[in-house]
Amino acid sequence: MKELILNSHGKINLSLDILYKRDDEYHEIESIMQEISLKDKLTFKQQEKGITIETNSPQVPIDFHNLSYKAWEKMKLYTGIEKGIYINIEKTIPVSAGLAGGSSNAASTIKAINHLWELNLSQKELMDIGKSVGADIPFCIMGGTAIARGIGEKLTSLKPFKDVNILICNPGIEISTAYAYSRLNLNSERLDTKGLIEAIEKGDIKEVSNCLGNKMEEAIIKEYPIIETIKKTMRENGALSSLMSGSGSTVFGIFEDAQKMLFTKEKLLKTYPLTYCCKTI
Ligand SMILES: C[C@](O)(CO)[C@H](O)COP(=O)(O)OP(=O)(O)OC[C@H]1O[C@@H](n2ccc(N)nc2=O)[C@H](O)[C@@H]1O
Ligand SMILES: Nc1ncnc2c1ncn2[C@@H]1O[C@H](COP(=O)(O)OP(=O)(O)OP(=O)(O)O)[C@@H](O)[C@H]1O
Repeated sequence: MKELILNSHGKINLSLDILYKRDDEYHEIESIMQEISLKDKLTFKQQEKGITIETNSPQVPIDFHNLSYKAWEKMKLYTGIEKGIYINIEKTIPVSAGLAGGSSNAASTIKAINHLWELNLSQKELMDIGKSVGADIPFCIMGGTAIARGIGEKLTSLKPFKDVNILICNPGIEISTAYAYSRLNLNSERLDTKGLIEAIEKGDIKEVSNCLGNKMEEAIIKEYPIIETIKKTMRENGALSSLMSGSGSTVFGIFEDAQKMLFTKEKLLKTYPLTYCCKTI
């Protein structure tokens, strides 16, 4: 039986603008999404029938609630093929953290099934199947740096913003995405997404840092002020800027100076075990 090992990377939202609530209850967004090197390791094996999920994380469901399970079901539905799969999820990306960890695992599952079942589906087909499981999954299939519109599925690649030092700190608070969307203030000003794209095109890390923004942040920080405390710690220790990623509760900081990032990591680790240095990829 064939086996495949895939790295399943997280994402951060360099910007997350939310425009309005649609009739289908989803929100129209404009977000610059960035793949990061923080990753889970997924091992896939062919199996006769059914799905078996194993994981080292007690927070990750191993039944139909797992996004990889849903991805497998959608792949069967799309292709009409009734084959099984074994998946081992070695989790590092914090769960319910705004880093698309589950979405990324589902994206890897879709890619792995395409390979193991020798389906030869196009990237567009894989992204369409991904969208039917969750809004962040098409980006996780595509990766890199991209602007996402619609509910997050309309993607345009941007100039790569690679090898930038990113410090990730999760305070251990799980925030559901639906809850974060329900707390929004939709009347606030639009973010400067155009400015951010120009800064990315120039590869100007300082200007990128000046243009970061997340419409979900204010309401979530009101409930969890610890997020502001972490943002401040990062800035006071050399981050060019810091922001909550997606629906939270993870905070990321952009560092030009790798030494300052390492120092800040050690400082934050004393209180927050889920603190990691990584890079944009
Ligand atoms: C916050 C972000 O991570 C930013 O990248 C995404 O918008 C969330 O994407 P996701 O976790 O893949 O979201 P889904 O699993 O598709 O949806 C979970 C819930 O979030 C809300 N949701 C999600 C995406 C979106 N554009 N509008 C929404 O209102 C809906 O209530 C939905 O029921
Ligand atoms: N493979 C998986 N890994 C992590 N969580 C999963 C997985 N499958 C299902 N889940 C469930 O999905 C929910 C969200 O998990 P996830 O870690 O993807 O959140 P997130 O990082 O906030 O995602 P996003 O940024 O896409 O909103 C959790 O309730 C978790 O139990």
